[in-house]
Amino acid sequence: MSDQLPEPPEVAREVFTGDAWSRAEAFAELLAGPGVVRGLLGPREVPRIWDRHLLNCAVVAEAVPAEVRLVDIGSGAGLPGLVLAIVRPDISVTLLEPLLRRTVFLEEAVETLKLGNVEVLRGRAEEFAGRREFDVVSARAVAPLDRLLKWSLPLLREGGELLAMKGERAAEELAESETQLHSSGVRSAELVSVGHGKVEPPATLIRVVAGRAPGGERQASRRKARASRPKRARGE
Ligand SMILES: C[S@@+](CC[C@H](N)C(=O)[O-])C[C@H]1O[C@@H](n2cnc3c(N)ncnc32)[C@H](O)[C@@H]1O
Repeated sequence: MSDQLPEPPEVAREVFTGDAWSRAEAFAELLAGPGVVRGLLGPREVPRIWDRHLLNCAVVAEAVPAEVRLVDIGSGAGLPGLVLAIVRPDISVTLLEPLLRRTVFLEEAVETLKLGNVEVLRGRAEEFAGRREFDVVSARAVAPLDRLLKWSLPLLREGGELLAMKGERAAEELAESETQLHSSGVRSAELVSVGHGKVEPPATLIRVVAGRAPGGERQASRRKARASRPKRARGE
């Protein structure tokens, strides 16, 4: 165990309850140990693992509806997706990450923490457009909102939600993407603040609710994905 890993703050006991507590402790140790050795987390982050990483990600659960299929785009070391799977056993979580060394770490973490509600998927978000469908997309520190929208909307069912963890520039990013939001036919886009009394400052999310894709783009990309599969796989 890393000697730099601090004791969890009191509030962590309120956030990680029941089975989630031992899993959160085990994940903190994985991040501070193999996570740092394998370059998934900078060594200077170790003293901040509880507040900046585990707690900040766990409070996103406040905005996640019950029993959804969630995909965490660019999960890296499992942030926020793996933490959400720990605090919300009712949801099914897909950790989507293109880099092999990161997916290997994620698979090992899922096994060590005995998480039955997590799938690790290797690839880039844009590769799964029209091939997989989810209720919620989460993302932290992956891309600006305009790119996240391009990647997320084709993965979401109509009425599904993108929850993008953003910092101080959240309001500006939202304003800058106004035209794109309008043209992609989303139902709504707003700032949501979560974690009051648990993290300081509270975490800011941009929540975008997907509408029907204009011109049936989502259905078209599904047709394209189907057409590109070999005939035998399509049962023809
Ligand atoms: C800065 S890291 C953030 C990791 C993690 N979300 C966090 O907050 O610690 C960005 C991650 O996005 C992944 N990524 C980059 N482009 C991507 C894409 N097109 N689709 C999915 N993931 C991508 C990278 O491999 C990397 O793991």
